Amino acid sequence: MNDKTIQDIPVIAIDGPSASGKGTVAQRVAAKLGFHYLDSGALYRLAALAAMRSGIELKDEHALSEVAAHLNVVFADAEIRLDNENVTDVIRSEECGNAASRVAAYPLVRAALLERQRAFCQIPGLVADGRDMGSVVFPAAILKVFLTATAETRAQRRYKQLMEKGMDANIATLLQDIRERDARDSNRSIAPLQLGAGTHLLDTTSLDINQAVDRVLCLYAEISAKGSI
Ligand SMILES: Nc1ncnc2c1ncn2[C@@H]1O[C@H](COP(=O)(O)OP(=O)(O)O)[C@@H](O)[C@H]1O
Ligand SMILES: Nc1ccn([C@H]2C[C@H](O)[C@@H](COP(=O)(O)OP(=O)(O)O)O2)c(=O)n1
Repeated sequence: MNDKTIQDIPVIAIDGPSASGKGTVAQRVAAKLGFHYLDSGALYRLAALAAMRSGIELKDEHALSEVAAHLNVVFADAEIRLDNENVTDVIRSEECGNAASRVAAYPLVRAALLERQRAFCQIPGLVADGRDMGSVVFPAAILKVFLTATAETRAQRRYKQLMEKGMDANIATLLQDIRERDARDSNRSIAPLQLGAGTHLLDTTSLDINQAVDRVLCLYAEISAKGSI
């Protein structure tokens, strides 16, 4: 262990709405830089899945926060395990995404997951994606990006992604879900998705994945060159 404190470890925060490409871009940026990766949305999806499996109502904030605090989760390379079961694809369903968006609106649930997220901040650095990475979880992040695209583009991307996984999907329903989730995630009273001061807006509507990754890497290189790291 070296003597770097958590404040010295570079964090790149990538926040944005559903299906904007956060996970894809964040993972590739992390791989390029040799950094760790945090998929914070997966934690909310896991909390929602665990609650539904235990028969807990999605409006029971206290019970939900207990579930979130005691999640038995392992992130192992490309696999996510809940209670030793591989749930990597199960948590990607729209049902789970919508339930995650609901449970994520509760302050007790967010508090229960906060330290678990911060624990991912390890040397040599971290790329974290979600809704409040730059605003709440890692406010000292040296680079904050708000990744977005039009709702129609995002619905098409999600449709293609679900089809490739062999999952059922309907583009009109996806677009409606995305709009509802955007509204809920952006208008809630705690840690809403917002474009904060000092955050770089990156609209990927007409960018491909490589272009989006390059933009983030360029922003990071600019900051590094200025000696902020
Ligand atoms: N810039 C882009 N251009 C085209 N497709 C993209 C782009 N970024 C991401 N995608 C695709 O969109 C889908 C959703 O991306 P994902 O990373 O899961 O989004 P999020 O984490 O924001 O929900 C994935 O299939 C991904 O490959
Ligand atoms: N840091 C985070 C991450 C996700 N959430 C909530 C809000 C989102 O609608 C759900 C699911 O997040 P996730 O990033 O997995 O969803 P998408 O892949 O963007 O569709 O969890 C949150 O409130 N805060």
